[in-house]
Amino acid sequence: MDISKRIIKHFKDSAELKLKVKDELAQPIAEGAQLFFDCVANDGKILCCGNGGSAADAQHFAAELLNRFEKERPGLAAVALTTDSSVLTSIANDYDFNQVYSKQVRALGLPGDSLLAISTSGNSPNVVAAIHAAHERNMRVVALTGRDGGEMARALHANDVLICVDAKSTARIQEVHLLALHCLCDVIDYLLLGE
Ligand SMILES: O=C(CO)[C@@H](O)[C@H](O)[C@H](O)[C@H](O)COP(=O)(O)O
Ligand SMILES: [Zn+2]
Repeated sequence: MDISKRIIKHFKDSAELKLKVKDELAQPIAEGAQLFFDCVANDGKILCCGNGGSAADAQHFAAELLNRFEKERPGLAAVALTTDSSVLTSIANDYDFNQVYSKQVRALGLPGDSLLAISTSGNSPNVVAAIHAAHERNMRVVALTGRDGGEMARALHANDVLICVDAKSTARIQEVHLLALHCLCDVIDYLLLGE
């Protein structure tokens, strides 16, 4: 396959997956936005985590909530747990990489706060551990996953929200995750500000 054809196939595959999953994801994304809206409207904060590209997604989402998305509004309380290299390296060095997010959730999380947990496989142990830590702190969870939702789907409670992209490719799942995160921002702003 020539290189242009290869690139065009990526665009087609990405667009086709987004169209394929739009109807099944609309409801869980709406529920996730409502959960986060209720959280910040009641003075809670949103802690966000993931690995690799999903760490970037966690930061991207936290920045759009804390600063702004598309409209002027007060900053919303969102914190990415992926950014402080001193915290991350000390936990990984002294304990275990699997605890880099759960230890932060236990330290920072309060009842009424919420967790955005992102993993395309649904199986990253540090993200699964963050979900368990959030539950210990009486926090609700929005999980963004792929494939069959993996261990994360099994760890969720009934009042959590699972947004699972039914696909196998990590890159394609991440591309839908980014769209889902922008939908969450848009709906949170709509609930706050109206049209
Ligand atoms: O962005 C990519 C691949 O597109 C990678 O950095 C990817 O995020 C990393 O391999 C992650 O460690 C994968 O973890 P997960 O999505 O299974 O939780
Ligand atoms: Zn990637």
